Amino acid sequence: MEREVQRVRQAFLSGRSRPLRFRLQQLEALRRMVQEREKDILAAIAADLCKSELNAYSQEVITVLGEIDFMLENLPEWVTAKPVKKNLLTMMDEAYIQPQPLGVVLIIGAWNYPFVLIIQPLIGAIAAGNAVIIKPSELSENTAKIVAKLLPQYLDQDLYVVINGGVEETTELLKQRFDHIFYTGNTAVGKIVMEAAAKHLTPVTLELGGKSPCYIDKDCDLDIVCRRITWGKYMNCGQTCIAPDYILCEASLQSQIVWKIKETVKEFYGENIKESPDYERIINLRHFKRILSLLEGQKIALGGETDEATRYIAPTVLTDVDPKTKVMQEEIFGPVLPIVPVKNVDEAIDFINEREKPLALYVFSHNHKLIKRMIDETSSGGVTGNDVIMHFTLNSFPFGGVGSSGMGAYHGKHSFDTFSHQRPCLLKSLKREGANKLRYPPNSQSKVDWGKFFLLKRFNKEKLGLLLFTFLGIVAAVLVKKYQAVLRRKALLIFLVVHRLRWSSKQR
Ligand SMILES: NC(=O)c1ccc[n+]([C@@H]2O[C@H](COP(=O)([O-])OP(=O)(O)OC[C@H]3O[C@@H](n4cnc5c(N)ncnc54)[C@H](O)[C@@H]3O)[C@@H](O)[C@H]2O)c1
Ligand SMILES: CC(C)=CCC/C(C)=C/CC/C(C)=C/C=O
Repeated sequence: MEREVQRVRQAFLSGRSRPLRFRLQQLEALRRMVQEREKDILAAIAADLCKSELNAYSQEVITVLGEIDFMLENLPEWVTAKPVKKNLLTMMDEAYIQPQPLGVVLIIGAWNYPFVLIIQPLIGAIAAGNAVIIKPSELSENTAKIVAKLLPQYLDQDLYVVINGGVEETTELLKQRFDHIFYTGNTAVGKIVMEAAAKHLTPVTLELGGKSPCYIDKDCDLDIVCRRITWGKYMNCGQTCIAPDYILCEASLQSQIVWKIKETVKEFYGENIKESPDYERIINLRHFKRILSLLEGQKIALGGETDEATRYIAPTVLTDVDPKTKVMQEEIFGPVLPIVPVKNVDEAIDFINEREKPLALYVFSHNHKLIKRMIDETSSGGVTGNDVIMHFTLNSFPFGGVGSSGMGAYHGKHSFDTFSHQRPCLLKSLKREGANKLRYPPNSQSKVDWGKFFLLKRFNKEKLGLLLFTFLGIVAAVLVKKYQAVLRRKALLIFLVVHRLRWSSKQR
């Protein structure tokens, strides 16, 4: 492992990952890989998650292709050094911020969207000029294998390396020194990753999970609300980090919500859900049993049917859920949707604030002010009002958690920034030593006063304009005084010429 990381570091130190042209070439090669080997990639995802190829394409491949195109379009501007505002002391110098790669980045992926969760951060890391080691989740082994096979066929083999393995390999990998670790997965392992990173003072991005609440106000269109929630909750069989985890609403809304979700489930997946190509399965038996244990003692208002042999759990809704029960103590990460009755929006806000900060928050209402209030008075990684999941699709948004749902963010420019060091560069001249003498010892009151003037004096635009105007006025006055005699002679000459011309035209 150590040798492998060393090999990648040597490749980074060669400097070839840095030029813009190289980064663009690698991103184009990655796009070619996705396009040319689409069938293999979709087949692997399908095998891992019992997912239709159409769903795998729309949930994972589209996101990846969109992200690559966005990077290719914007990277030339992002890599360019940006000049910054200067103070009076640095007025004559060159001051700019130069984004630079961090070095060797480790990307650890999760199994639930096994392709996009490693390739999207990889795109950001390449764009920023880094070398990368990718550790896909061992639970989605088909995708892990295909990525390990394809990447070396398209990308620089020494700079971008896939290492497959389970907990043992990841533990070994985490002992090595990296310049950034980007981890996606559960919060408990997130802590292990952060602890390992701390040994080398390595910065981390942690894309974790949590219980994302969904508040439904009584002033809303329940048909549409339930259709959107059904889509976001049961997509990928509930195994989505930003799926609505539970619903908060007034008790009287529960029966209508259950009825409407039931109707939508029928519309989406048909009478026989098991036969639907759009309904996935639970990743493994451990998670299947974990989710079943969450149903114990609950009022099942919809679904509840299970099949251990195929790890099938029907779209399920629980009503009148007691917040103290197990289903409300951990992230569900399965197709089970508890409804917890609350009296009103105040109680919903308190409920959310009494718990860990979630990765996403959803609020449905016709009342825009209520939505704004919910946003202002709570905290979460991201928010979508009157829909679910959709904030994930906007790559102008930073995607990430807050508090126990994670730290740092990515997507689009945010990925580029995550994998870059924003290096401040100040280039001075070895001349103009006079002004610099102010800061050299021995110190004096007058030097301090000058220092205060240079560093603390704030000039707004009007003041600067006035100053410039006064300065130009003084220069003009000095020039007039100096060239007074010449100017007087020139004026007399002009006067005579003009008069002469007017006189001769009158004569004619
Ligand atoms: N924020 C996001 O973008 C996002 C995306 C997907 C999943 N998630 C969260 O991830 C969780 C589900 O993923 P998961 O954790 O089950 O995925 P997982 O089991 O695939 O684990 C994630 C990664 O951690 C590694 N790992 C596991 N145990 C380890 C250990 N002891 N030491 C070192 N590495 C270890 C695995 O090899 C894997 O690569 C959910 O909580 C979900 O909300 C978050
Ligand atoms: C809008 C469409 C069709 C797809 C969104 C895909 C999606 C939900 C991806 C989730 C990726 C992610 C961060 C998963 C976390 O578990």
